[in-house]
Amino acid sequence: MAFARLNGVVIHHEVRGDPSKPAVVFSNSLGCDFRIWNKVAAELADDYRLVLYDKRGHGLSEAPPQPYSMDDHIDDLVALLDHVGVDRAAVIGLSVGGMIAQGLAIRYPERVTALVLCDTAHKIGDDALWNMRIETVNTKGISALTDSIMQRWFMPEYRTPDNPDFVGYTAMLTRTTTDGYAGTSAALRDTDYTELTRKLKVPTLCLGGDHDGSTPPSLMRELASLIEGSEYTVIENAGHLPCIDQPARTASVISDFLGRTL
Ligand SMILES: O=C(O)CC1=CCC(=O)O1
Repeated sequence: MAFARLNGVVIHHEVRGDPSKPAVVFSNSLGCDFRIWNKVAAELADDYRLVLYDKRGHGLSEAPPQPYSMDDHIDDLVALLDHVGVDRAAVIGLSVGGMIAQGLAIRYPERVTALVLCDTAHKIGDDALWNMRIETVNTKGISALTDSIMQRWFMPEYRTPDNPDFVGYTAMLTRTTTDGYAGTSAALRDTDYTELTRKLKVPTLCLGGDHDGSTPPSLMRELASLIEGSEYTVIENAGHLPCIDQPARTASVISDFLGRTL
């Protein structure tokens, strides 16, 4: 656990594993912090140097006033890689984290060895969707959105109060700052990587849950079709966060790809 002020914002991060091994950095989804990766990271820790972090407004990182841009999130990640002394890394990004990963590879191709794009897209949602979320979280709080978000994140059998994990991950979402949630929603609203992602020339694995209610398989397939030579794997019995509901399978698919690629 470490903190650094980067671009004027204190960013919570952690570096694990052997510094001589290839670097892998994880970027998280909206309303989540880096603990979503803990089970997957444990499976990769022997083979890679792992960098995990909470993006601005999330987890233990500071929350500057909204709105944020996707470039703000990318600049934070570049500053973090500089801070921990990583020149080049494979980037594993989930949802908005997958857009941060695409943006990093677009702006700094020399710093990205591979992409793992999980439950994400080149464009997620539209202005109306994100403006509704920004307005709701600013006027009523994140709790007004929680049920609908959970329906997109998790399958029905997972979403029961008897499931301690479900209760815990709900708390992760509801404890996200208003500025972090609304600020990052503005970044999502304002980003469309369709044309820029087409130009990527980096080994890429796309993966996503078969029951993902936010970035469904049809959208993931569209993303994969934009990136020349990319692979696409569907994680069965998983929602929007396969690193949580199918961690072993997710880690195995990622480990196989990184082992062949790095
Ligand atoms: O909240 C959702 O619908 C899921 C999501 C979209 C972008 C992101 O990072 O998470």
